Amino acid sequence: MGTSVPIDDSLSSQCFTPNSICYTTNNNINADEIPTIDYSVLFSSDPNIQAKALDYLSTACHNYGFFYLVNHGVPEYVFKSVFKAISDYFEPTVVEDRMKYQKKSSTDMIRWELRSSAAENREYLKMVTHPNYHSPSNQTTFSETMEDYYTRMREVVHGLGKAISKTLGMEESFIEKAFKLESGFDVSAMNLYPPNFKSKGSMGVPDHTDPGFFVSLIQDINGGLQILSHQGKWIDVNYMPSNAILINTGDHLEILSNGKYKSHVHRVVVDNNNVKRVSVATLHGPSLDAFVKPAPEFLDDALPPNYDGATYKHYLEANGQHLIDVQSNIQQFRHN
Ligand SMILES: O=C(O)CCC(=O)C(=O)O
Ligand SMILES: [Fe+2]
Repeated sequence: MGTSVPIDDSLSSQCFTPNSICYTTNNNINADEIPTIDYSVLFSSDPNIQAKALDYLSTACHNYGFFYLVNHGVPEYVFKSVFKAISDYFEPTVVEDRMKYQKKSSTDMIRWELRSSAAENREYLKMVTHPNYHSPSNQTTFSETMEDYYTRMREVVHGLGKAISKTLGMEESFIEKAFKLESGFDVSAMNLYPPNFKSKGSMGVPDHTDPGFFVSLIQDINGGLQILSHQGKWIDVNYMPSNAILINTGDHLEILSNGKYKSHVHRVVVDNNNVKRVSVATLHGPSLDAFVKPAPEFLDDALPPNYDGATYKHYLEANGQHLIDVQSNIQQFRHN
């Protein structure tokens, strides 16, 4: 990361007040910029405004695969409480408490790891947060704070399900039905960079895409996350507006849309042990029993299905992994 850039409050006040229409003035997005989507405008009662907002969302999904979401309804105090709860949880002196969630059984719904190697440098806690919420039983404040955040995020999952369905030219319940979102399988990773035992290299998390509908990411400080654009250029996520949520579309939107909306490679670099960064990356997936395949509406003679269908559970376990690993296996399901 080298430099870390404080979260920029001025960006949000300049551009993202509820009535400012960033998406109309910013249609020629600079290739290095990450598009910003105003969530509230996607549901505007004015059909013209809503159509323009959906148009912009479609560009963001098609040309980028990631965007900042603002005016999403999750209040600022929730973000502050989440970062405090996670920082307290990762308190270095009580690491023994966390170790009991180290990999033990294939049915674990909570997993703690401390990775400190040339390949990966982070401490993380992963929890299955939906359809059933799991959290460490002896951490009441932490568990309640995080549950509040995840419950609010479920509203956003359903909202983006509707909006993104429309951008695909489908009825608004299309994604909801295809992914059985009501029982969608969510796994959240709370990450601390560098880990308390210091990094042993510059890689926080190596290059990867994520499975699922999309990943929502929040962070307490800018700097470290990089996304590979369609043009093959690494973009630094350095100017995330305060209280924004970074949305990164996942493998299953790619499969469902037969490659129209692609999931994007990203990574985290941490070459500076002086800067502490906390992030929460939540993978919002289809239901484990949802069979996801390219929808017929995205197929024709010139565009046959480019992915094999599978249940989400089968997809996640295809490489012998445990569900909570939520690793991408898209190369096994993609034809070319
Ligand atoms: O911490 C971050 O910025 C991203 C983490 C990530 O990509 C993941 O957990 O899948
Ligand atoms: Fe990721």
